[in-house]
Amino acid sequence: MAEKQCSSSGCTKESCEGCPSKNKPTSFQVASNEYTKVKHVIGVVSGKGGVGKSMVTASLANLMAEKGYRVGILDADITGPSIPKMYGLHGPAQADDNGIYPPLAENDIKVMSINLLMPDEEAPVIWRGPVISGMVKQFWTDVIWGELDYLFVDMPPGTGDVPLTVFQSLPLDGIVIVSSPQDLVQMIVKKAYHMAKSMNVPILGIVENYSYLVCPDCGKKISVFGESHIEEIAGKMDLKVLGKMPIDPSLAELSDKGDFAKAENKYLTDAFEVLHQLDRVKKEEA
Ligand SMILES: Nc1ncnc2c1ncn2[C@@H]1O[C@H](COP(=O)(O)OP(=O)(O)OP(=O)(O)O)[C@@H](O)[C@H]1O
Repeated sequence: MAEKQCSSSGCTKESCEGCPSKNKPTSFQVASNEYTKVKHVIGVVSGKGGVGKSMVTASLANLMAEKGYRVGILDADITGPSIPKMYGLHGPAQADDNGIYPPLAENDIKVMSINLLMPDEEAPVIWRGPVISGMVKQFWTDVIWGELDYLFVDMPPGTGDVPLTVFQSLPLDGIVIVSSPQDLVQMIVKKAYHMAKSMNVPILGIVENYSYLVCPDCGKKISVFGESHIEEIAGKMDLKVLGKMPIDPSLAELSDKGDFAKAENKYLTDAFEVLHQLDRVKKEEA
């Protein structure tokens, strides 16, 4: 018997009976802008706010840009955007009938964020969830990303509406979970972990931020937020630890000055292998 063809307009309850696609999950993914060709989309998530997700997103982006890859950052943290400031970028972004052009950071990373579209970057975004989610989708459908090897998505914290939209709408190749060494972390990492698992998105690994502080006088490592349990937690969930970032005042300074393009990535070197591996797998599949 010939297989029935699904159609977005012609399917009826009756015609769906016996159709092999009937029980297949519906994809909510949206199409990218026609001038966008991104090889890998990587989400950077955290179960709670303030763990340094943007810092890790930008550090991963710098790492791959330093290695010669074409990189972009989609700032999906609509109510707390920090990426443009880190790279000293200001709006308004240029646009024409084809779409919106992401400004370039000093190290050629393409960036799109709500702050590059608002007339006043200090004005708060007081929008309801669906409007915010719509904006994030537009960053994919309307922004001309061009040809990129890696697009990092700085997700809003938590597991609410907007992270869900990103998980459903964008073709994520994987996510990186960011955590900090507090006691709460196990529960928080698990939330992000379970969300990714339930959406069938691969977890590339965990980064621990604020891992320690190096005393500028004696060089001793101080565990400001308590001893790290990240290896143990990652082991239990069968995840890779992609790196531990200390509290590094030079990174905070570069970020505050808008000079983050100059930040050298010394801490997330293990992440390179994992991200590079994605590229290798895709090349082999092609
Ligand atoms: N490893 C670090 N060393 C020094 N400063 C850091 C480090 N990580 C983050 N910071 C600083 O801490 C502040 C918060 O970091 P960041 O904006 O990355 O957090 P976030 O998790 O993205 O926040 P939110 O959840 O609100 O989006 C920033 O000022 C950043 O420069």
